Amino acid sequence: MTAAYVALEGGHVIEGRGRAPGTARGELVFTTAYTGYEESLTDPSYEEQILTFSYPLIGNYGVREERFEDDRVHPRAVLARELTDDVADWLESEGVPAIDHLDTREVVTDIRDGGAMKCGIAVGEDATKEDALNELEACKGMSEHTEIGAQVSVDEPVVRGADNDGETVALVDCGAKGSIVDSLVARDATVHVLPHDTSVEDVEAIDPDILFVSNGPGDPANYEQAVSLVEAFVEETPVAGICLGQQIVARALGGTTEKMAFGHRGVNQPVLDLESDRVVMTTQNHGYTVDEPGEHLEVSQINVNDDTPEGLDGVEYDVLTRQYHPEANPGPEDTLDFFDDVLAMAGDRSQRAVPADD
Ligand SMILES: NC(=O)CC[C@H](N)C(=O)O
Repeated sequence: MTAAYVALEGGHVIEGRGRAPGTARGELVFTTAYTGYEESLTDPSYEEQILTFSYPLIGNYGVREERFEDDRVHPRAVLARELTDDVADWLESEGVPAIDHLDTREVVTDIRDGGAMKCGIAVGEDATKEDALNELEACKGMSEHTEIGAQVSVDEPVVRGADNDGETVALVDCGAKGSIVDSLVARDATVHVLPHDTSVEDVEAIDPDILFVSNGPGDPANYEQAVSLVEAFVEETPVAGICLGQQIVARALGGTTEKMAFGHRGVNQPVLDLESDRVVMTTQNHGYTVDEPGEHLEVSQINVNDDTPEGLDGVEYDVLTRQYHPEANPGPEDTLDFFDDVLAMAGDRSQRAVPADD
């Protein structure tokens, strides 16, 4: 058995079975999702985090690339009660340390009590407790990763759905899941996937029908340029956002965000739509939340468990955002109509527009 150590903030060290070697550090979080490990492990929003699966068996239906949300694994390390060989081999090939045969209930309880915390990992024949503690010592807080957008965003613009004849979407890629882009392209949109720090001029050159801010890792306070884009376009162009995107839109419109104790990560988070009085089940992965939406936004949906904002509507502007993941990869498909509603904002606007030569 390969030695494996997990050093938690405060210095408590847990031992497990090493399944993929290496050392790592990151913010320790958990997901309660019982399916969708391929999607979770390739979700860019897990960058700089160490992911604990609370569901005890991970990997029982294999590993297939068509399920991936990005071209690499994003968590810095993975913890589970039991990992199949398929998943352990995949993580090893990606250079991501993995540990199983540990009491994940203990880890999850520690996170619930202490909040998402710094963590150090050491796995390998010669790995020691001290190696894990050294990683912990070097671990930064999530908000200190000020360049995290650059780690996950495209370097150059990419156009998807170029032959579509629907709406033109400028998607600010702060670490977008592939299925968000796919959901828009499937609805006939042409999607310009743009670097997280794209300039106002570059977006103007595209003349989009919708400005869409993606999900992504880390603290929304570290995405100043994306905030500036929303400020620059919101009066003229409909704006949409998912997860980090909701947080960025709120910050741009005078709202505030805050860090949660341990966040929401799973595929069965209940959300109440305040207008229809209906509850939908949603997929979530976030550790920050909108605190005050500000005077330009109103809360349209809330989390049933803790009342945090799950959807925001513009008061005087065309704005529509979700804190959860409506693209549902993985997860229940209760929320796919979000994409239809976003694209309809562009149609509504063109109907209202006064022809230029009138
Ligand atoms: N999935 C996401 O977009 C996560 C958003 C943000 N990084 C958070 O943790 O709250």
